[in-house]
Amino acid sequence: MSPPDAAGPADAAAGPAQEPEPALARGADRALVAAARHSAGRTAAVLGCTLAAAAAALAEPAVLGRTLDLLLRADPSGPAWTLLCAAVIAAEVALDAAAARLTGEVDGRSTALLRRLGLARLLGTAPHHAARHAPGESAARLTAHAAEAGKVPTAVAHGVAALLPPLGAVAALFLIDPWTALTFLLGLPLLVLLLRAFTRDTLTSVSRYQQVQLATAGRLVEALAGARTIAAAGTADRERARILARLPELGAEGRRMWQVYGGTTARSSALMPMLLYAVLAVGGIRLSAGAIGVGELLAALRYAGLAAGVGAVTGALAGVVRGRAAARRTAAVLALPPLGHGRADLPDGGPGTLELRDVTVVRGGSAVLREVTLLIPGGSTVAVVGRSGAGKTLFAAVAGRLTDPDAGQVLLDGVPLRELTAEALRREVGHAFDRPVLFGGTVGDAIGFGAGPAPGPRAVRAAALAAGADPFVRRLPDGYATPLADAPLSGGEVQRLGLARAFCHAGRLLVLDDATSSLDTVTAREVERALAREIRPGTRIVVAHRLSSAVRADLVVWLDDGRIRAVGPHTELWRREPAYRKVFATDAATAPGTEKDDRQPPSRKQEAGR
Ligand SMILES: Nc1ncnc2c1ncn2[C@@H]1O[C@H](COP(=O)(O)OP(=O)(O)OP(=O)(O)O)[C@@H](O)[C@H]1O
Repeated sequence: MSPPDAAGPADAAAGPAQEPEPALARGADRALVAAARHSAGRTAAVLGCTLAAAAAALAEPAVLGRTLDLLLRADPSGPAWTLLCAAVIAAEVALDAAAARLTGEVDGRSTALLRRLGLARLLGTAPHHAARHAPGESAARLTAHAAEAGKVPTAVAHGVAALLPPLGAVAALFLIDPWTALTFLLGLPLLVLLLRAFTRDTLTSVSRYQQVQLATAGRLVEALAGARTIAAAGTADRERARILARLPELGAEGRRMWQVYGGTTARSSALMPMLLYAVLAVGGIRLSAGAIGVGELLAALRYAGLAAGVGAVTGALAGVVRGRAAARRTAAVLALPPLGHGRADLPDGGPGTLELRDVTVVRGGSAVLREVTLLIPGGSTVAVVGRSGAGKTLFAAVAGRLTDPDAGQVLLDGVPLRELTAEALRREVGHAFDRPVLFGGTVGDAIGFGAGPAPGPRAVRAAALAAGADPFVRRLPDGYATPLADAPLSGGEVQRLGLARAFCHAGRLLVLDDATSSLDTVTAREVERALAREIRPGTRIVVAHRLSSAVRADLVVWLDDGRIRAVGPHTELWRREPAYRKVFATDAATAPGTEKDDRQPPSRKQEAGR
C-alpha cells in the first residue's frame, strides 16, 4: 500500500494565513454565545443553583451569628434558629452539588456543539481552505481547545455567582457595623489590582501555551504522515528533535501560568489575614463599646472572609480567560469560508456540457489559473495536459467544484455550479484522484462510499470490474466483505478502488485527476476502454501525464503557466506545436498514437489541499 506521504518543509505554525486577531476574538465570542444559547435553560439552571448556593453562603454567617447571640442569651427561639442554621448549611451543600452536576452536563453539551460546528465547517469548506491548518492543529483545535472553550458558559455563571458573596458580604458588613465595612473597603483596591494583574498575565501566558501546543501537534501529525520519508532519509532523530523543539517553551509557559496563579493566591493569602485582623480589631473595639454583640462580631469576621474570597473569583476568572483563549483557536476553524450551495438542479438528460468563463484562481497571493475560457461539449473526453505546476489539478478542482474560482464562472449544462444544490452537484459530478483515501468498513463499502442511497452489490461489482479492481478484490480473504483494515493493498490497487468509487457514482461529469498514474499501461488502457463502454455516458475530464490519454481524448486542453496555451485534437497539436511535444518529453521517441510505455514519472498528489 502506498499511503500519502506528506512530510514536507511546511511548518504548521509558520505557514498558513491566519485570521486577524480581532476577527478571531469576535468569532470566538459568537461561538461562545451560540454554545451558551444551545444550553440556555441548563446554563440558567447552573447560574440559578450557584447564585442560590452563594445566597445560602451569604445568609449563613448572619444566621449563625444570630443563633449564637440567641443561645448566649438563652432565648427560647434559639433551638428554632439552630434548625434554620442546619437548613441553610444543608441547602448550600445540596445546591453546590446540583450546580456541579449541571456544570458537567452543560460543559459537555457546549463542547459537543463547538466540535460539531467546527467539524461541519472543516469538511464543508474548499479543501485548500481546510489545508490552512495542519491536520494535527485542526485536531487540537476541535478536541482540547473546544473542550476548554466549552466550559466558558458555566465559568461565566460561576464567575457571576462568585461575585455575589463578596458584594453581599460588604453590604452585610455595613448592616452589622459600618466601621468594620469601611475597614475592609480600605484594603479593597489592593484586591482589585491583584485581580487585574492576574487576568492580564494569565491571558498572555495561556495564549502562548496554546500556540506552542498547536504547533507541536501540527509537527507531530506532519511527521506521522511523512513517516516513510523520514525513515528513508534516516532523519528520525532530527525529526524527533524538531517535534519536541518547543517543549521547553511549553514547560516555561506552563510554569509561568502556575506562577501567576500561585503568586495571586500567595498575595491574596497574605492580604486576606491582614484584612481579617483589621476587621477583627475594629470589631473588637466596637464590641467593647457595646455597639455590636459577640454573634455580630463572629458574623462580621465571616463576612470579611467571604468578601475577601478572591480565590473563588480568580478560579472562575481563570476558567473564562483560558476558555476564551481556547475559543479563539476553535474559532479559526469556524472562520473557514463554507463552500455554499444553491437551490438549482440540472436540466434532465443534459449531456454534461461544461463551460468555463474567464476563470481565475488565486493561490498564495498570485493567479495560478488565469482567465480560462473554454467550452467542453457534453459527452466528450478531454485530456488536460501541461508541465508540472501548469495548473491541471486546479483546473480539475474548479471543473468539479472542489473549489470555487476567485473570478469567473463554471457552468454545467448552462447552470452555474455554485447555484446547484449539494445533492445535484455530487449526484452528477464525480472525482477520482491520484491517491484516493478509502472510507468505509469493508472494501465493498469503500467502493459504494458516497452521498445518496448506498449502491447494491451488483453496482459495486460492476464498478470494480470497470476499474480493474474486481480480480484482486476477489482474491482477498472475504472478497468485497473484507474489512479495509485487513486488506493489504498496493498503491495501484488503492487507486483502482478510488476509480471504482467514482465509477459507482458516475454522473454526467467525471473528473479523473491523475487517477491512473499508478497503473501499468495495459491496465490503464483497459480502464479507459471500460470507462468509455461500461460507465454511464457523460463528459470526462482526464488530467494526464500519459501520452496515450491525450491520444485517445476527443480534445486536448494544453495548460501552460496557468493559461490555456491551445485546445484541439492531439494529432493536430502534436503536428503543429513543437512545445506541445516537449510536454511529453520522455515519450519523445513515441510517435503520436503509438502504445509504448508512455508513463511519465507520476506526480504524487493528495486528495485535498489544492
Ligand atoms: N494551495 C496552494 N497555495 C499556493 N500555491 C498553490 C496552491 N495550490 C496550487 N498552487 C500552485 O498552483 C500551481 C498549479 O498547481 P497544480 O497542482 O494545479 O499544478 P499541476 O499542473 O497539477 O502540477 P503537477 O502536474 O505537478 O501535478 C503550482 O505552481 C502550485 O504550486
